Amino acid sequence: RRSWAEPYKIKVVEPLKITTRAEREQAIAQAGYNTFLLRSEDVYIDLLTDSGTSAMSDYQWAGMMLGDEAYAGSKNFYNLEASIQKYYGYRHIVPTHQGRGAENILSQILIKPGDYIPGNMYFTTTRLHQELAGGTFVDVIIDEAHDAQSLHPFKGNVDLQKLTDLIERVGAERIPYISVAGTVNMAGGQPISMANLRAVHQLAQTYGIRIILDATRAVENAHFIQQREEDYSSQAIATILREFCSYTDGCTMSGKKDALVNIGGWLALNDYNLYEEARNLIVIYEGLHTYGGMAGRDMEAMARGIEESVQDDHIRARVGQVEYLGQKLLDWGIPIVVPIGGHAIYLDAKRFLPQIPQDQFPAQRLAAELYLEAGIRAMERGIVSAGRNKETGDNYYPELELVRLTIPRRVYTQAHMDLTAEAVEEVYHNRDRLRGLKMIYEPKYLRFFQARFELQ
Ligand SMILES: Cc1ncc(COP(=O)(O)O)c(/C=N/[C@@H](Cc2ccccc2)C(=O)O)c1O
Repeated sequence: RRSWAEPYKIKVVEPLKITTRAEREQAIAQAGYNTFLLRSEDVYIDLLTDSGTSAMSDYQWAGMMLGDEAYAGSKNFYNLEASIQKYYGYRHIVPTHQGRGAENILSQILIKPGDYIPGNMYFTTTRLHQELAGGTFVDVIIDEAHDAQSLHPFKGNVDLQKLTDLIERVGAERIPYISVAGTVNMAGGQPISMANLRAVHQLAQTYGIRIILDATRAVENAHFIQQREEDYSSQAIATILREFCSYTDGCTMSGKKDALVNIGGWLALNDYNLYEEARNLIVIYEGLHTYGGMAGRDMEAMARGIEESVQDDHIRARVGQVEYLGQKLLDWGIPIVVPIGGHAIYLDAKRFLPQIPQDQFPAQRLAAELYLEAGIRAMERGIVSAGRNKETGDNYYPELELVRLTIPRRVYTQAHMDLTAEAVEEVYHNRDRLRGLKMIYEPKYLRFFQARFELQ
């Protein structure tokens, strides 16, 4: 079997600074043991997020020079609209500055106080916008998704019984839409199968309930459908993506992931009346309905990024790099979430640091230690990210206590992956000496972004 190599070559590079351990000890202490509060210049390999951190192509950079910065009616908007309609298949497009812009508008037009929004596992910003609009998120994902060691090939699947039970319990009129994410970030970048989405669509239709897709990483989801569902093994990614979206009534999108841009997003809706409401809110929160918080150049870069993102060799290489890192760690016995996800490797901090109880933030501690070891920045995806129950104020105690090593698209080489694996292995080798943290500052919303900690 011939070795695998990236389907691109590198033309522009950004030199990286390599820090000393002493410098990193000072930096992480000043950052309150929160990797979000580190300065980028103090980070060597930045695996915090795949959001907005991908490398653009020459084709996208050329598009930046074609920015039509007219306030209204920019030609780049119409290029973006056409690209989304072509590749995602939705009828009406409302541009937003990023995913949260779309989540804010969607929640305001569809959710009323007392509503319930079922979804395949929570996502932090999505759930918060649902709650701010007076809704309650209800997790209807299959149980296997909460088990880091389950090898279920589609952990993002909806449990149709859980969904039916909720609808029967609260009534379809209290459910403005079903929120489906493909892939599921908090489960480890886990896909939902086409068969399951089709079944959810059929169930939703019998009750007249809409489905809104979080399409942020839907191209990666299409890759797993192509690899793991036999009916799709010979279909192109672009074809799979179109069918996937056709089972939903609209989508929110953070273009900062699959669509290969540093800023951008959209809300897509097939229903004209909903679109009209969303379009009207855009002029309050995002700017005009033909730019939605983006410059013309950003819209052009995203129109072109969408086209590139659905190319089979691009997405195979992208997910292939994640699999390369994950397989190395599995071979060395490092506890990670399986199956390996689409955009990141998730270290299982519960198995990695069993000596640290969850309320002393094991994943937060592990992310800090990986930075100390090698200047590699990862993200906590455990009890800190799970936040507090909005009614009781108590901490959620999620099954999954994870550290996410998130791989930006077209940025790092295999050598960076090798070094990352070696650093993780080194931390694993010395894991017994690690102790917990205590939270000394807790923000009200999405605390993981700005919380500060001290060593126990
Ligand atoms: C499945 C899914 N849906 C919507 C959004 C919002 O999109 P946007 O507003 O960022 O454009 C995101 C953003 N995910 C980023 C950034 C992030 C966001 C919250 C907490 C930690 C990190 C990440 O996973 O790193 C997402 O993953």
